[in-house]
Amino acid sequence: MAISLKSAAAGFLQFKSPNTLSSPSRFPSGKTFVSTKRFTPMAAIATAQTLGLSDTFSKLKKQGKVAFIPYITAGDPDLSTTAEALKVLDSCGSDIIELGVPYSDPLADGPVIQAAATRSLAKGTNFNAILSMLKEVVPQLSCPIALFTYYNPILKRGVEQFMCTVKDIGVHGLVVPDVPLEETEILRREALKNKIELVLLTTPTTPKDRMKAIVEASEGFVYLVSSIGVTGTRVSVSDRVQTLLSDIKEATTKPVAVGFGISKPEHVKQVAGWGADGVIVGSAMVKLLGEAKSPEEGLKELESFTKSLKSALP
Ligand SMILES: O=P(O)(O)OC[C@@H](O)[C@@H](O)c1c[nH]c2ccccc12
Repeated sequence: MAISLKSAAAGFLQFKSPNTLSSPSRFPSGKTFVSTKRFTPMAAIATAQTLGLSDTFSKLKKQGKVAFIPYITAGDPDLSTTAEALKVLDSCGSDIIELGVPYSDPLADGPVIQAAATRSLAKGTNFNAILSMLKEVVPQLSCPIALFTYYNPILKRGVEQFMCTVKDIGVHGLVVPDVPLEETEILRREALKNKIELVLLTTPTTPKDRMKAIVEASEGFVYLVSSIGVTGTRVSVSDRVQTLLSDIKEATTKPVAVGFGISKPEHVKQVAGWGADGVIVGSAMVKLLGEAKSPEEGLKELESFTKSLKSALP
């Protein structure tokens, strides 16, 4: 089931899903990550040098560059392919990678990411297996990982423990779309303790005062959702993004990245031209990986698609 992020993100995020908050484990227990080591570890030293999210934006700003931020769902088509995909995305110049934890009620997701989560869970992907995969892969990456997860997997572990665990494996940021601003306090406190940057979202329907409170509290960058509805590719990016960007820029000097419906080189170019500090591309990436004839094909397509988007950016 998908519900519109309109109501949700408007209040970062104004909805509270009773399902989400009360449900027990959504991960079928099962498979663990099996490393295939198809790629040579390039940079075992990378973690020590990997910048966090806001430092990444500062570095890019000095170079006059706009951050390219792909999103993929962990475990689709399987975790070994996710491990390879992270290395491909990193080596093609991604500046931050948003990695989605698959969830059975992905309320803000459209059909492509929903299907990816379903395939991933059907394969037996669970949070511990994602962690083992990341433990091996993160030291080989030069860009930071922002983990995307709905709130339930965090609650299941306990906020404190969740933050310690993800920090220990080298995650730098966190995106949680279904927690209203008013209830982010514990999350923010624990994130801060562990130097995890908690990214908050604002949407076209977020009232200005609320947007200001959201940008004030957001760490790493501000996620501007380009359009109401759920994730998924769209023909064009709404012009309104330009005005929304300038409203946010009036309220903060924090970097702003735009996501939702961005899927083509023309889109990323346009959004960068409007003054965004970063662009986020999810469903288009997820589709290539999840619907390819084979994982190898998917990885190849991911590589050329990433290069085409990256080269459209300054
Ligand atoms: O898939 P799109 O339309 O390119 O949107 C970005 C995106 O996938 C990622 O940031 C995301 C995936 N699921 C979400 C749920 C809410 C907010 C953001 C997201």
